Amino acid sequence: MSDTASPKLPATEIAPRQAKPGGGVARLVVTQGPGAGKTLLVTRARATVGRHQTNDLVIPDPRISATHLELERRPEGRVLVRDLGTTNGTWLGPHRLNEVELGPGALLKIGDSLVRVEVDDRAEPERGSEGGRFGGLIGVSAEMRELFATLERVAPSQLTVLAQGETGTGKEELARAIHKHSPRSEGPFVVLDAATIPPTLAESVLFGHERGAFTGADARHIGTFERAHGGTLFIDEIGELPMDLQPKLLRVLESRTFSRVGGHEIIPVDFRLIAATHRDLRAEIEAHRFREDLYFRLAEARVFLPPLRARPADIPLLARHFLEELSTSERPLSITEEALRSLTLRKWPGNVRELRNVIARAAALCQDGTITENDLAGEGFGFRGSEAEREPLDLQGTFAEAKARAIDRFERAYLDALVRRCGGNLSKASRQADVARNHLRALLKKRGLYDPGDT
Ligand SMILES: Nc1ncnc2c1ncn2[C@@H]1O[C@H](COP(=O)(O)OP(=O)(O)OP(=O)(O)O)[C@@H](O)[C@H]1O
Repeated sequence: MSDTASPKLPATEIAPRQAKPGGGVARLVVTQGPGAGKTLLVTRARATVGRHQTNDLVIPDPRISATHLELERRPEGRVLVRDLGTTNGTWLGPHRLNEVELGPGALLKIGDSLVRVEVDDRAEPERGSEGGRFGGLIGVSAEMRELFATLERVAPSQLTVLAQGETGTGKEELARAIHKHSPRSEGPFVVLDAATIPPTLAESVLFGHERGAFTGADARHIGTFERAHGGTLFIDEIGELPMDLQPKLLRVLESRTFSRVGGHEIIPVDFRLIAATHRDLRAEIEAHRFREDLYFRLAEARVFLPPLRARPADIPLLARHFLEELSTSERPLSITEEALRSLTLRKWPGNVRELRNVIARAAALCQDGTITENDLAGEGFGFRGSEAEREPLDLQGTFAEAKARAIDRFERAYLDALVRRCGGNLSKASRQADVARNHLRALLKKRGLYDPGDT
């Protein structure tokens, strides 16, 4: 994926080209505004557009948010565009949009800029890995295969890696897998959760201390950096790293040396850093809670772990994988096709961790070692309801805008519950909701809740 000033076409390329059946990749072209001429070829599964330099397409328009749009690649040169809750919005003609799938010819307005969607029918989507696993991570969805292909390239290098993803999507598993596939695999793998560093002992935790460095320091303590020497340091929840520690971490990464608290010796240290966060650090940079220079040092390679609801193809594979792990020769475990199917319809706010726990619970409770749909009733929706259910009504903006958002939310919640209730059966759902099948199908399709296999 590249963000470039629009290249001039060489004369030989002016002749119209034959579109490849089913092929082609969307290209976004900034046609008006401060970034006019910039383009982005959407070859990767996901990309972002915004004012901040960390986006895949950077548009230096002050009326655009730091990260304004999220893009998802779709087949046949189409692209799903999602507004990330911006102040000035994303507009398609007179319509303000939250999420829409666009094809060639669409013209978006963000800030004072116009962005046109084109299709490049010679470009290929980034190729996924052939294998369905990388270390302890498994997955067959296009998103995970693409991630594995990136990891195969990144793991053997020395690059620092920044992994972003919701809770339970496998960020720590990913860090372990990179370590295992790196030349440091024989060295230590050290985990530090930045959200739980006690503030008063933070420096001692990271750098260690000498005996007598402070009251109570009655022995030398080896800190996290030193323990990771020769191996990999995984810092989880890096977005929670206190502001005063951020320049200290940056200094160690740049100088590759540190001193223990209360010590004068300069100790060389050699570790590879992998950091993870559930936040979009670009928003944290905007809010002055995260240092930009540290971000760039951490994000030499940036990877995104998609939420489980965005890759339902992985759910049966993961469910069977967890069942295999739990099976014993005395109690071999299995799961019915209907039960698997019902798992693919859920939202999984706790992602793979939640799926693993649901399978473990059902495996313990099911009769004869076979998990049926009944064993899964009420599972897979998280403990606190969906994010939308937890959020109060958004009453900002004009009456019409606020009403449109409320209706959108109602539709989403209603359809979600309907699909769950009817186990994905379209005819049953159409009868229960008293909505014509075709209309219901269109509504579900719009929300990504319609599986063409549905009856
Ligand atoms: N793709 C996957 N294949 C197999 N197991 C997975 C996969 N993704 C996650 N898991 C398993 O799910 C559980 C949660 O994963 P992990 O702890 O790596 O998530 P995380 O993103 O680091 O979560 P958190 O942000 O809450 O720390 C672990 O048991 C892990 O082994």
